[in-house]
Amino acid sequence: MDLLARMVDSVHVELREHKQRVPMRLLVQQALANPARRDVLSALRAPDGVQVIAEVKRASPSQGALPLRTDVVTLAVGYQSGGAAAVSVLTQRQHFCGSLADLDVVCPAVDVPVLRKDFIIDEYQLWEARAHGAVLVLLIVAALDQPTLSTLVERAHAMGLTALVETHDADEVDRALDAGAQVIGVNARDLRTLRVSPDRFADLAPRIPEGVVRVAESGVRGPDDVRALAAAGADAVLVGTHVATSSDPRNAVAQLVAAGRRKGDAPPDVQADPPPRSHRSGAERLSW
Ligand SMILES: O=C(O)c1ccccc1NCC(=O)[C@H](O)[C@H](O)COP(=O)(O)O
Repeated sequence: MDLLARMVDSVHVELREHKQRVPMRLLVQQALANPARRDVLSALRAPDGVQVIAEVKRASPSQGALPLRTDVVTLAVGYQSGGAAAVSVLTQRQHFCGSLADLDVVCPAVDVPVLRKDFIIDEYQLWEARAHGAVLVLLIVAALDQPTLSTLVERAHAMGLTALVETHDADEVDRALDAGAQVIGVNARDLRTLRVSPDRFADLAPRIPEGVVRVAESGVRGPDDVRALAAAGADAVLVGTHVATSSDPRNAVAQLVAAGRRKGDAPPDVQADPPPRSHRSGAERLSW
């Protein structure tokens, strides 16, 4: 069994536990109490340049436990202060040491949209994402057959979530488009071998039509990588290890944002970290 199949297997186990703990009916009630955010697309395709989706990542199959220098809320707030357009939170337990508890603390602390990054194989997990405050969800083409992929894209959009549909080759890009994806990620990392191919986005981007948001995922190690991906047509980049392990995550994000800025636009305004959103008054809260 390859790594991807093993990761999906462990998700089946977690899913069974979650379904036993919180029945679907209750979960849907919790999810509907959370307003869904609908204009995520414009946040990911802003005219000022390549947008940065910065990831809260505790561990990975390729690197084991990552040496984070701070707690996940401070990390996410730092990403936002550095100019991240969205925050990604890995919630898979066995291979990434993540959890829905991370979503629970990160979502109220930031104003930008939050992505639930997991191996989503069942509509239940979409409701979970919304119930725990995420507005974006990851759907990995390689982990889903075509009818399931199409159904999950349709269900995600119907419940007010935006699906980031992840691909790694030309066939998967075509499958993502057939399934109705509005946001397509090209992951430079092969989830079966863990090999990272830096040119993967440039190779596949021409296959993704103009109206679809193009996200380059994985392997970004600094501003030069963002400049190369900008030149290849990325609307956004998803960056984990580089920012999560930085001694100054806010500045690491700010440098990536600056590298992705279109010529003629002002440099990013890097501010001091605001208090987590849950600690701010109602009037100070924005409306994600
Ligand atoms: O990160 C891994 O080793 C990994 C292995 C197998 C499946 C998924 C994996 N990571 C999930 C991600 O998609 C990345 O966390 C994300 O794209 C950021 O990647 P990076 O900037 O290279 O940390």
